[in-house]
Amino acid sequence: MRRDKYEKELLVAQLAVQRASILTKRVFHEKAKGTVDKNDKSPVTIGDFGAQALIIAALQHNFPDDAIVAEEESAKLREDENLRSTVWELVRDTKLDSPDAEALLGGPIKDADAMVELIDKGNSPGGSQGRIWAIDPIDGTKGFLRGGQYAVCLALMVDGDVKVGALGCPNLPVDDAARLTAGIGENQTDEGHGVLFSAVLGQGATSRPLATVSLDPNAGTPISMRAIDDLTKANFCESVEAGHSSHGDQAAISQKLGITAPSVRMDSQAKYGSIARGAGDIYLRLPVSATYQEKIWDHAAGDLIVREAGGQVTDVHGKRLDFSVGRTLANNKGVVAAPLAVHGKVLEAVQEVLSAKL
Ligand SMILES: Nc1ncnc2c1ncn2[C@@H]1O[C@H](COP(=O)(O)O)[C@@H](O)[C@H]1OP(=O)(O)O
Ligand SMILES: [Mg+2]
Ligand SMILES: [Mg+2]
Ligand SMILES: [Mg+2]
Repeated sequence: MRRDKYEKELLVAQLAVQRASILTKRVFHEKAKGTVDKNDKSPVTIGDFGAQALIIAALQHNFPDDAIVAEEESAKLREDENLRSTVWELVRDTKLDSPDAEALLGGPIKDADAMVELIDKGNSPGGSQGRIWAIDPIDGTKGFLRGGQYAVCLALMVDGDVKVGALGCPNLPVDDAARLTAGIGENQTDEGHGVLFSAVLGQGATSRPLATVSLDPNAGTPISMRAIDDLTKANFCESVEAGHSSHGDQAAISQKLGITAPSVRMDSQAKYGSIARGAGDIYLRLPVSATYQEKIWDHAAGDLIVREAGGQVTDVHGKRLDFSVGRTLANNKGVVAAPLAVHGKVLEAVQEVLSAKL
């Protein structure tokens, strides 16, 4: 597939996500070995900081004038010297296995202080003007900790519109035809797992093995959503965490649509990637709280990848996700993602279920 716009941005995004994923995988395996504390949240903290530092370093090197909205900030790292040195050792030792690719990302970060400063470059308020990157260094922290699905997420917005997206999903099967899966589990190997999804607005979506480093941003295989005319045969996916979306409403919608297969529950934006390649069909995220605002880094890359694969993504009111109003999706409620041809029907069922609750 030829992509002539945003070629460099796409390449940097792909390589930055791949490099950060090497770090998150190392943290996970060290946790499994007991090298980092297994019983608290420290593995995810280490992975979050390390991955965010590596991604921001790559962006700053290539696009020093771009703004960045990233999930994490360094306060905890500044207070805790042990944590800082653990993260720094990992960051220092994490490289792509291609020297050319590594050079393109700017090579190693100078020292631990530079690393901490890089992490705080992700503090842009976002908005509707100019070039803004959105980073979720580990999306699906619960999935990461349980050996399930998680994603390293990066997207570029220009004037509030997502132009480039890259999602690294270390625990999804490489094979686009594989069935939906919840994860590989702590005791299984990485063999056959790890996929990199990417998309450029107007130029389609692709997947490729996360482990394959390429300097050609067009090296992936085009992906598309499954053409589905009979909704009763659809597969839908949702969060594992009942606190993140309403399993009850989602079950009612699925029943209304006549869907017979049970939902597939998985953490993170791996849900967007999975439906984009036709491993599932519908992703429902119905709000559980009237006040929670979704974060832009939880949706930007996935939204573009699904739309470029032939899908539609809206909120429960049928409005497209609006990335132009800051760090959150303040103008939207919930997410409904489905193949373009059936999205309207799915949305109708969503609205029927929601209005029955009023
Ligand atoms: N009340 C909530 N409603 C929706 N999403 C939430 C809520 N609380 C946290 N999240 C976010 O949901 C995302 C994970 O979604 P999923 O469960 O589908 O994998 C995380 O980024 C998480 O944010 P956080 O990083 O602050 O935990
Ligand atoms: Mg997240
Ligand atoms: Mg996160
Ligand atoms: Mg978080």
